[in-house]
Amino acid sequence: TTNIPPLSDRTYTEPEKWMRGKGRVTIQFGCCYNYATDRKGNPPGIIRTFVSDPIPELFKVMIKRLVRWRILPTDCVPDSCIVNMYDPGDCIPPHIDSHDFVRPFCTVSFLSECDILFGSSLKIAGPGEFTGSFAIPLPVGSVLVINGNGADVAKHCVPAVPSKRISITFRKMDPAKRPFSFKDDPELLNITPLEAPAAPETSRSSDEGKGKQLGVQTRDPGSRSSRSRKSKGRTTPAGKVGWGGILGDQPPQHPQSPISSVSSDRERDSIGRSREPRYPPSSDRERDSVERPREPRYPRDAPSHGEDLRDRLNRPPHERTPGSGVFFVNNGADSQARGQRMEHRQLQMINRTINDDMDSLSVGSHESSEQPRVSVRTIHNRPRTRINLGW
Ligand SMILES: O=C(O)CCC(=O)C(=O)O
Ligand SMILES: [Fe+2]
Repeated sequence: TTNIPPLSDRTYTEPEKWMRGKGRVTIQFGCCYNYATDRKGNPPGIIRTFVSDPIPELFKVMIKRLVRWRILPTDCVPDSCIVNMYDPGDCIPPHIDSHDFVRPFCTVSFLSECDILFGSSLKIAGPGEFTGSFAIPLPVGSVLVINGNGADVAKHCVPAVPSKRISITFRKMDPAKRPFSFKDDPELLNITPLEAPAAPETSRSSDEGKGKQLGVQTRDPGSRSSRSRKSKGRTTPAGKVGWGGILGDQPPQHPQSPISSVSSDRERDSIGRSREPRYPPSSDRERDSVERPREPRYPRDAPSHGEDLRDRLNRPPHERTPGSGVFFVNNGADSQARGQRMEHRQLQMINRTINDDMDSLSVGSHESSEQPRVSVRTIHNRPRTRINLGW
């Protein structure tokens, strides 16, 4: 019924699933990547002799949005992507993304929420199960930006997922590693970031920007806090794709995904402590520490949640109440102006976050600890959570 052409042979891979925790279906656009030397003798990395299918139109829309909204910088415009399709029980084992791809890069999550683990010494604890220093929830529709230590020092993995999940990882190839026949897509050249309006008043704390950490941000570009909608207590059905976010054109037409970070005081307290991944007990735990986050910069945006975040996060993602910690979006499809205001508001936050993060890419500390840290934030700019990686 459609005119979708078949995918070329290497673009689509479906590993043999002989046991839980083995593999996931992947579709690669822009380039194909070898995790190990293949049968034809191609070394690990981008296969330079292979012409893969081009990035589909819809994904290009997402890429443009990632750059326009300053989620990715203009020198990291993705020219490749990998779609990971996880069936229940599928996982991605601990890895550091290849340096054939430049940093930062990002992953957008769909269908169901799961956790991603970050740590310098993630260990295999069983089929599809890993222990790690820190788990970061990936709500549906969220964007996880990986950079700095989060990209190069910490490994990451997605333990066996409880329910079907799809992620799209957008990455720019190192120009020296691109396939020989690769040609830039003119549509992805010269994407102009939206101009950021002046930042609102902020309770920026004194240590802001001094700490040298970073690497990971989760954002939910589809979420807008809307008091009226929130107060109606509507919920987002679990598993609903957040089309309104990075995919949406204007304010999304339906409730959006949960935010992965903190908002209320109570929640701030709760995330200010190390959260043990729900996956098997971590031997790294004792060595981990998480700083108490700063005051939120945008207290007026702080939404209220009906559920303690600690409670929420202590449950496996599939058991988390979908209606808790959910932000609702403007439903007014009629209101173009409102849409623009929202985009501007979003942009203020994104821009702020990006700028801060650009200041703090390298290993270091602002306390006695010498451990590199990963930082986590959401679009709502609630406090960055700093996580010592624990080694
Ligand atoms: O599925 C995810 O969220 C992570 C994917 C990932 O790590 C990768 O594609 O390198
Ligand atoms: Fe990865």
